[in-house]
Amino acid sequence: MVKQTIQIFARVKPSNKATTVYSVDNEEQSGGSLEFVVPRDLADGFINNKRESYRFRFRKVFDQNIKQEEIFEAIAKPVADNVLAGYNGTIFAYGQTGSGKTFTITGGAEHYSDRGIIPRTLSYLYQHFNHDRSMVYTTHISYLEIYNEVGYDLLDPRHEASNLEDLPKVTIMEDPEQNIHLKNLSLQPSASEEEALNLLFMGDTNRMIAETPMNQASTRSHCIFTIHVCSREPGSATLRRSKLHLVDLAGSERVGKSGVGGHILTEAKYINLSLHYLEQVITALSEKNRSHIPYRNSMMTSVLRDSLGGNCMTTMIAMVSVEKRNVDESISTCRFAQRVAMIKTEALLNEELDPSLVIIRLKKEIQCLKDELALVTGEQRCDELTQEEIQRIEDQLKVFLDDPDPEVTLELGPDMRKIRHCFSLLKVRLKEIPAELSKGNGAGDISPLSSSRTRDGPQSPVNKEFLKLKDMLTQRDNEISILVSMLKKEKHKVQEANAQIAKLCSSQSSFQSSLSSSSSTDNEKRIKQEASDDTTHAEHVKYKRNGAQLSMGRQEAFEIFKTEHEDNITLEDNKVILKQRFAEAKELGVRVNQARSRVNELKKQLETRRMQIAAQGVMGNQPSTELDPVEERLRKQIEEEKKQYKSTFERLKGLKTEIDHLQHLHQRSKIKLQKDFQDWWTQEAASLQQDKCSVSSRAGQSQDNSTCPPSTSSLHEHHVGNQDRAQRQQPNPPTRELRALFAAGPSSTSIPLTGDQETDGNILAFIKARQNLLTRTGVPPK
Ligand SMILES: Nc1ncnc2c1ncn2[C@@H]1O[C@H](COP(=O)(O)OP(=O)(O)OP(=O)(O)O)[C@@H](O)[C@H]1O
Repeated sequence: MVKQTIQIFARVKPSNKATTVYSVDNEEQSGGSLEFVVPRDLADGFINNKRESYRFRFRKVFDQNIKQEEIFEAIAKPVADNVLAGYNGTIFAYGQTGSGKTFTITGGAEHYSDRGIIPRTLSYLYQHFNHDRSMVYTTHISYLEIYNEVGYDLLDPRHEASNLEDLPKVTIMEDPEQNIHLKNLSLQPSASEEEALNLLFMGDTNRMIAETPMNQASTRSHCIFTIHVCSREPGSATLRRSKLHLVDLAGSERVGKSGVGGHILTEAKYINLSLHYLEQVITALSEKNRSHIPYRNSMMTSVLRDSLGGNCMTTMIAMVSVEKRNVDESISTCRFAQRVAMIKTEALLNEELDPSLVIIRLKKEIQCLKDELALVTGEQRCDELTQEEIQRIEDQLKVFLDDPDPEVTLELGPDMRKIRHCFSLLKVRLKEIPAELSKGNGAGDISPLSSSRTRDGPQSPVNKEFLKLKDMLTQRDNEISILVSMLKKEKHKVQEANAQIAKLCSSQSSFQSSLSSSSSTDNEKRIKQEASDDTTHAEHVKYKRNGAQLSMGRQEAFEIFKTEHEDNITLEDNKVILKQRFAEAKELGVRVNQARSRVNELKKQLETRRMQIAAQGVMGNQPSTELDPVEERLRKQIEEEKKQYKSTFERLKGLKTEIDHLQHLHQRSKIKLQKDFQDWWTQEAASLQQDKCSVSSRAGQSQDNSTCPPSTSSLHEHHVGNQDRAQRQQPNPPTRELRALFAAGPSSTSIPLTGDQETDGNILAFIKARQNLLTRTGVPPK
């Protein structure tokens, strides 16, 4: 449990009008302070208490020039970190109309850098979700508007078709543990930052459209954007659920000052009433020994009950304006903040067991208790054990017998049928022991039931491992000698080929014509002859140096293999489709952004229009009860653009899912292709190695075990078997070209392959290089 008081911060709104004298001091150890100096003659009415200086303490005060980024880092990031750790968090902005609450919580639409706490927090949280692989996160968003004490779901899709008044009202329900539940408030799943931002945008647009001159919700309503985070370690039954409320309260100014009348006055009363109830709750909470806290008086205090004095880490931002005409409201805001700072909250780690896993555990427990009861009462179960149960008992018994720990126990539960079955298995096992002893196995083993008695026999794991390692050693020796002899043979051939190229370069034209007349097979024969010549160890070293370049041959082989693989067409098709989808997604992205900009532009126009109408009201004209046609047109346009935005966004979302799926398929096909190539390569290598062995052994020139792995079957049979296997397991028939590439190895140069991937890569690179040379010299490859 984390006990702390509500953290209070102050933010001064930038102004280029006449401001009152004020000072900000953040140097103090215990936090910051904000001081207003008000001349006595100005202190009329509200602040006329004969004081000139008003000083308020805050955790930190953000002066006019402070950027949104700094606000996020200092205020929202620590709260978001707590939410990630499983604690509830709330940030609420309080202040008079126009003091910058919405700018701070949601942000300004003009510049990207004006993004407020909500988008920045979403970005921060989703970045964390994407990087933290140790937890599985799920996120939901809700967006509640409280207007005239009635709650509305800003994410309700019916917003499009209905007026605010016709939408289902969000109502409060309380469970026996006094937890608040909100009926008719949707929790929208949000898998990515983009989806969450889209929900924010849709909610804000819905809020704006719902406004009328009678109902300027942005000023007169409270908005609560909530991010619900659920996290769990993979495989764990424990869930952590936490909520982050980001609250933009209605303007806190007094009714008298705003000079409103009629309907608006009623609304202002409501707002003031709910803020009045908020004050009451805060006053009650800040007083010691107050047992009754009047949360239920208003919807807002009921919804924010946990944030105010409950299970939550809460932060308040007092929005102040230092313009002379606003100073009394700003001082009032600061006073309110001082009371808030006295409230203590007790945040708990919100951990719970996953209900589905709890049910499984309880079911098991019930079964166990039933079995125990049956054992005690003698009412034994007489139905047969299932095959699964028998298998489980056998596995358990094996583990029990193999465990060298004498203390180990066998847990069968209270089911008599299992106990009996276990005893009968043990009896069978005991009967086998004399027979095994007479065979002489495990004479020194004192545990009659242990299956490790054969540990020292020829089939023991140690011996098997020893033989395996010995085989591997022999094979490695073979590979080395093959490689050395191959290098010796190839070196001469490369030298000759190089000489030929040089010759070719000097007399290319005459060579071309002479090539057509001379026999290509002559060239081939000569190269074959040259390839059988020996070379020295020094040249081996030289080859090693060129290894990286030559191993390109394997890559080339792969390229050829790929072109004729059965999946290649699918792969190529997928590539084309993916390209198309990316292009479509890009275009849709542009259209989404354009639609969003158009909506924002229209919203701005609507806001300006409303301000004009409000200004007319202030100038003395009675606000008209008729709908303003300009405003009506703008609202309709926003509605249209919003629909278009929504449908484009949905298409983009669908397309992204499709792209993800296609990418996944493409990746799988690529992996399969690589695996097929690898299998095919290994088979070909093994097959060629067998060719070499069979030829060597027939010629009686073989160095016996030093070059060929030992085999009991006849070499011919072995080779045929290999081919059979190759045909059976061949993932994809190799291309003619590749076959030729491999065939060129043993037939033309007698070069063996080892079966080792890297060694064979180098060998085949040689062959490929030679083939390239043949092609360049005009000799058609086989
Ligand atoms: N720190 C700031 N920097 C730049 N502009 C700001 C800042 N704070 C507020 N503004 C601008 O002042 C105007 C009023 O701000 P805003 O709408 O956020 O006030 P509010 O307190 O939410 O008002 P209301 O109670 O009516 O919702 C907006 O045009 C906003 O862009």
